[in-house]
Amino acid sequence: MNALFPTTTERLARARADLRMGVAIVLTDGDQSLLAIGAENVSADRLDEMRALGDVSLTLTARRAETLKIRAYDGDLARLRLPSDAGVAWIRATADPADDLLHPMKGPWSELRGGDCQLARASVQLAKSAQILPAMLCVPIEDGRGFASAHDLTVLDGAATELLLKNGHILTQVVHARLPMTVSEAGRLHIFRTDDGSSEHYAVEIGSPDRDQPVLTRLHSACFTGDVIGSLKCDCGPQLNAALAAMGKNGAGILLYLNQEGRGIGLANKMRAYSLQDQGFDTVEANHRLGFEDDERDFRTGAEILKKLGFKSVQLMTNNPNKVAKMEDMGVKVTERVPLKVGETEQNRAYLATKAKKSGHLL
Ligand SMILES: Nc1nc2c(ncn2[C@@H]2O[C@H](COP(=O)(O)OP(=O)(O)OP(=O)(O)O)[C@@H](O)[C@H]2O)c(=O)[nH]1
Ligand SMILES: [Zn+2]
Repeated sequence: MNALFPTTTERLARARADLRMGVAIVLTDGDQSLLAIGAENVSADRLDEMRALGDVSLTLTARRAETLKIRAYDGDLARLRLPSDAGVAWIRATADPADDLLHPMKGPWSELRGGDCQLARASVQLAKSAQILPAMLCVPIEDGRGFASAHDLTVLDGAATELLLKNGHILTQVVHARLPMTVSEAGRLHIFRTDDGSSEHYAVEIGSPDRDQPVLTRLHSACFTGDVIGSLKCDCGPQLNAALAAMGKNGAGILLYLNQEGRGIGLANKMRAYSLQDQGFDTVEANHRLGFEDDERDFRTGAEILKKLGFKSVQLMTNNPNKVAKMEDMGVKVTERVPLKVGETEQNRAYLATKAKKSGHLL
């Protein structure tokens, strides 16, 4: 009967959904356990219940801590004691930089240091994977598994969760079907699903590329604003269309549409970043102020899909040397980098210049 119990990987999917809804989860390593909930969506009632359980702390990334001048004693993390009068508005303002300039948060901060912070770290990694702000309210609890079962909460082993998030997911091809397209009537769409309930990814195959030859390839990260509604803030839409057109003209190619919106932070956080950009921060600074790294994407997914489709080498359409390096690391040979420079506008010139200056994009 044990086979019916969900695995840690499967429970990861539940934990993600819980966190997105503002439901707490339990992380445990056997000896210690933590009840954790997202700072951006904790309700006043749930905050009160957490306070009744013990000393509540707020875990932030070192990136967010830097903006707030909070000392990050745990390397990539900072942990704050929650002041006794702090309510949900204070917690949100600490996690979310939206009003940093309007109402600067100055402390005084009471940083936690020492002790084991592995479970707090796993909670923040889960927040990132749920695409909520990477800021988690945590309170230590006794007997995590018993507590989770009594309160009908999702429980995860801390170390196993970290390992799963680090190793990435396993992809399975679900289906593929013929799809005549404007650029080529010989189109085919392949759908890939992950074992941990994270986003599905797509591969658009044009023609019948020879699996033994380098294939014209584009690794495209989802950009709802640029790909679908014609945003002028980035070059994604024109890049998508130009890549497909080139493949149509060439008679063969593969476009991987990876659902890693906003360089992996999700559309809601990308819009938070856009608000910060309107306050004068560039695309990299905005990510940092939100608590994220510049680029939270996992390019292993792209290489895995190419291998599953039988490709060993690619002519990669990109201006991002990091994508080339990641393909090579994953054993997909890049025989040529094909520049993809289209769609520069008045509104995205500064964005493209920042990517060149800070993220190593080739002009
Ligand atoms: N966080 C964040 N993401 C952004 C911003 N502007 C665009 N994006 C996202 O950036 C990603 C761009 O993807 P790509 O065009 O595949 O990647 P790239 O690194 O620019 O590399 P190439 O286009 O291949 O040269 C998409 O996921 C967009 O949603 C921004 O200001 N902030
Ligand atoms: Zn875009």
